[in-house]
Amino acid sequence: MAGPPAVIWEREVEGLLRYRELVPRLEEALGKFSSRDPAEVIQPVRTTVPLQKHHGFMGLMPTYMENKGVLCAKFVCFYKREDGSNLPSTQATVVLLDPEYGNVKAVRKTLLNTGRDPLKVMDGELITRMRTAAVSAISAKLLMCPEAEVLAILGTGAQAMSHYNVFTEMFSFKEVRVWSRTGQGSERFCRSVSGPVTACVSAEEAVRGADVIVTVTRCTEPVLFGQWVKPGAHVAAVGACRPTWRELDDVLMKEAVVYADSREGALTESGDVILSGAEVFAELGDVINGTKPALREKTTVFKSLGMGVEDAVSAQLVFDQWEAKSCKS
Ligand SMILES: NC(=O)C1=CN([C@@H]2O[C@H](COP(=O)(O)OP(=O)(O)OC[C@H]3O[C@@H](n4cnc5c(N)ncnc54)[C@H](O)[C@@H]3O)[C@@H](O)[C@H]2O)C=CC1
Ligand SMILES: O=C(O)C1=NCCCC1
Repeated sequence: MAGPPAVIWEREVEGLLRYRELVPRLEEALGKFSSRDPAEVIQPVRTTVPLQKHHGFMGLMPTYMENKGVLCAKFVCFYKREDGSNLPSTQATVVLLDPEYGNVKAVRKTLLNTGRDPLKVMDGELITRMRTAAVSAISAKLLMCPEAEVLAILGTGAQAMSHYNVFTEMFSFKEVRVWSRTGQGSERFCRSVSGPVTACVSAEEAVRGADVIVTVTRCTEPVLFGQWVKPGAHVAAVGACRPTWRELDDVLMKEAVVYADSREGALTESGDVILSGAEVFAELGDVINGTKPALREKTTVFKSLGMGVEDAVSAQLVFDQWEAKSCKS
């Protein structure tokens, strides 16, 4: 290794990553991924190791973008935490490598005081939060009806917050509704966001009549049912990233046109896709590339699993800005 790696803490990432720069890079990356050109993106489906004792999983997400000279790996751990646990449910470390030498360019980390071990290093989750929400927003930009007015968010955790932020930054909804299975979750969420939001007492109340629905829960059984969903609505389904986990019921999965970030990822990891037997119509990148249509008039589901290429371009953006800032000072 030529020298010590640059370590970019979460607070610094926060100062460097902006949706207005991130969204176009992610759109470009999704298109490149779906072109299946190995000089653009090589990204296998993530390898997942169960952490049985801790009710979690570690996913390893490597990506190589030869034309861009970006070599990246993310280690992401995700857990089935009980509500009320003060441990995070998703943690990630992104490592950027020099593709020629193979040495580490940057490791992004955050220190999180869990109360148990104040100096324990837990790893940067902001890239995961922001890029996941930004990709859901891209799905909405492509697939929601143009006159969409009502956004509903099921879940009130970290992803709910980043989704609220980017959806309200990119679109002008007349109404935003949120539902949490715990009243405290909704109260905390409504207190934390900067704009207007209505807390609903049931998931059904939140989604009835909504034009765009975001599901960002840790549930393993369906929480969103097709009979509640307005025809023509767009659903961005972000949770349930294991083959036996569900967020959406069979009715919705079979009635909707299903899009995914990665077809292989969805067929390997998504319980909603695998167990319902629904067909994946297209990847978002196919729509971006113009090889598959955006069926905005239909009820659509974007099944998000998360992709290494999203982390790679996000991390490279942070690193470029961090280097530019370091050069100036
Ligand atoms: N598709 C992707 O790229 C990514 C997906 N995820 C997934 O997104 C989901 C949300 O992640 P975070 O916001 O970080 O988690 P979080 O723990 O911060 O929030 C989870 C929310 O789900 C709710 N919840 C938990 N169990 C539930 C149940 N049985 N029914 C209804 N609601 C329930 C909690 O009350 C909370 O509001 C998780 O499933 C996570 O694995 C996370 C990162 C990336
Ligand atoms: O892409 C990711 O990062 C994740 N995807 C699903 C589960 C948590 C993290």
